[in-house]
Amino acid sequence: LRYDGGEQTFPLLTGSEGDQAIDVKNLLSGASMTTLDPGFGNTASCRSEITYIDGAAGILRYRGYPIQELAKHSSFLEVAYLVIRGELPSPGDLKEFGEQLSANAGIPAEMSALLDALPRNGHPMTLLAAAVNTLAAYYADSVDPKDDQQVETATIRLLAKLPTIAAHIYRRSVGEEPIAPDPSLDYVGNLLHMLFGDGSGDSELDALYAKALDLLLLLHADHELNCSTATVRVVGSSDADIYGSVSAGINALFGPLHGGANQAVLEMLEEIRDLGGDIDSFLAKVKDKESKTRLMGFGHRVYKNFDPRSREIKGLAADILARQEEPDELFALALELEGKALADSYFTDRKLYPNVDFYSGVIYRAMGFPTNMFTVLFALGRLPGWIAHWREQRKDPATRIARPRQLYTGPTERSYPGQ
Ligand SMILES: O=C(O)C[C@@H](O)C(=O)O
Repeated sequence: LRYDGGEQTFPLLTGSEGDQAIDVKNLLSGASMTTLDPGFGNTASCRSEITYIDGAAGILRYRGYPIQELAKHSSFLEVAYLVIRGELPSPGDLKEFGEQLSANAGIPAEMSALLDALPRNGHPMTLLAAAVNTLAAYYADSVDPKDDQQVETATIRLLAKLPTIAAHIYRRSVGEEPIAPDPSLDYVGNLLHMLFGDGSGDSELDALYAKALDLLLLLHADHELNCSTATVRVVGSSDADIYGSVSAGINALFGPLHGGANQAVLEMLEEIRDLGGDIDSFLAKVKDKESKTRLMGFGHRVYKNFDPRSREIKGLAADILARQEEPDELFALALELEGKALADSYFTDRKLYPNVDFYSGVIYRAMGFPTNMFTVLFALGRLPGWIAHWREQRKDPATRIARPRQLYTGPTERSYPGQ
């Protein structure tokens, strides 16, 4: 910490439950103070009641419910309701919520024309962000962040239409006609229908895939102040509308250090396979700083232990891939890579464990998704979290427009040459 009165140390937040925030500003009333904390490693920009993470213990809870329990007993739609509204829905609430989303799943014909006009070989995440931004133009009656009814309408429209927009972009990217939403199907069933049409003909496999996608979306629903959610909050802090704020979140998620990691993991596994599957030399390269080779899908800013989501996804991958005639070579490589990395103190000493992105790609691939759709699926799962944080911030009287400070390190004052 630096303030004009020189160096000083203060007790800061430890992050464990029930800690009191120290109001440093009042403590140093009258002193100007700036903390330099690149990437906000220790700076809390807000209070939140949505998601609790204990990175040391590998704990993740949505509104107090452990992720493992939700993964076992709940559905994506129920968790979306919980994350956004704070409580689990009654069966009646959930039914009504599902009906509202089905009723709003369609997109305007002009928007379809816009999606058709966008470059087909553009990355789906780029097109998704652009499309979501235009929702504010098509639905100008739901952009006022101060109007509760408009916010509610926009919430339903975003949740209902993002799957339709994502499926339209996907089908165009593979040269297929878009498929209209089917209101007789549930949320995930409709998504798979709009993406792939009428299933594989093996109803048991289709049911397994629908269950798998529902669980993957659930596990991605929120993760407190990650980069994309922090972005949604920063943009929303200027009273920007929810569509533009979510569009900004999609752009942040697209980065390979964030949601784009699930695509990067699969490309890493394919690279190892193509190099003969020699994991020992790959890990040796990772440990060689000069090589700049990264073990994608390992390590996390917050978790210094197993990311609880990665355990759930690993189990799901085993269930899904056990159904395949041939063993999945990339899954086998991932299992071996995890085993060897976790048996190597180089990784465990650095508290590098598999995160949410390590196994999700092999499942998406087995389900027939191309790698450039992996992060789109992350976005579909993360949407409830983005919406919940944008709404929570709007209701928090302590909210101020986000304006991080900087420490100026450039040249001191100087005059124009010759002056
Ligand atoms: O939490 C993060 O920072 C990244 C990722 O694990 C996420 O779920 O957003």
